[in-house]
Amino acid sequence: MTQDELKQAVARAAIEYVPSGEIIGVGTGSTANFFIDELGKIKDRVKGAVASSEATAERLRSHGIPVLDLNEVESMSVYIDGADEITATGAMIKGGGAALTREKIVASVARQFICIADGSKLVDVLGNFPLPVEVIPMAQAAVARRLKALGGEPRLRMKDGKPLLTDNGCMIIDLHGLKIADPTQLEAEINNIVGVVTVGLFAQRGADVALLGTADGVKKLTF
Ligand SMILES: O=C(CO)[C@H](O)[C@H](O)COP(=O)(O)O
Repeated sequence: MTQDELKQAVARAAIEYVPSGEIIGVGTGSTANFFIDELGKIKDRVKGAVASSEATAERLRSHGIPVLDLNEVESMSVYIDGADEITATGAMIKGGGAALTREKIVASVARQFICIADGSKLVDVLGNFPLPVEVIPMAQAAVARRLKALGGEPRLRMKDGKPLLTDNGCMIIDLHGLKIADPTQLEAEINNIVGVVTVGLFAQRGADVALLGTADGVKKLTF
């Protein structure tokens, strides 16, 4: 099976977690896009969705799924999103699609985080995938120095020759080459650096369920 077929399989499996008559949170990225396409087929089951990015909002609307402002939503039973890496305890690196801050915000309002990913995302130790950190633009050099002191190699994410700007008008520093021994501790430490908006470590609030696409079918992990 191709990686896209594995992503499609978990996107289909995640439909089981979509409650009737409720609002759900929806993530960003290629796996989340497959999920949105599946959701489109049963769109009348949900009242609407809260999107973790402008791209997701646009795709939801293209399927006729109402997109709600998070400020109008008190709670959600599920948030469904992909990951760049996930461990066997449910800690994740996210933000490959630059949506980490809104993803963390929407996830924080949901009771359950359902992670959907192809099986290659399951790792023993986080950190092969560069760790995204969203930063206030005027602080990017100062934050990069602090991140370098942690042992990795910070690189400003670029797009078309210019620093990439997130939906929040901020920049992303990707921290390369740092093996993450204690994700919860590192999440707190990086979030504490002045100028950091969010680090793409989801450990204090990791996944509750992971649906992982493998050649032998969808594997479910519960944390
Ligand atoms: O965190 C994310 C976006 O910010 C995505 O969930 C993550 O990058 C995985 O993407 P994909 O499903 O395309 O592999």
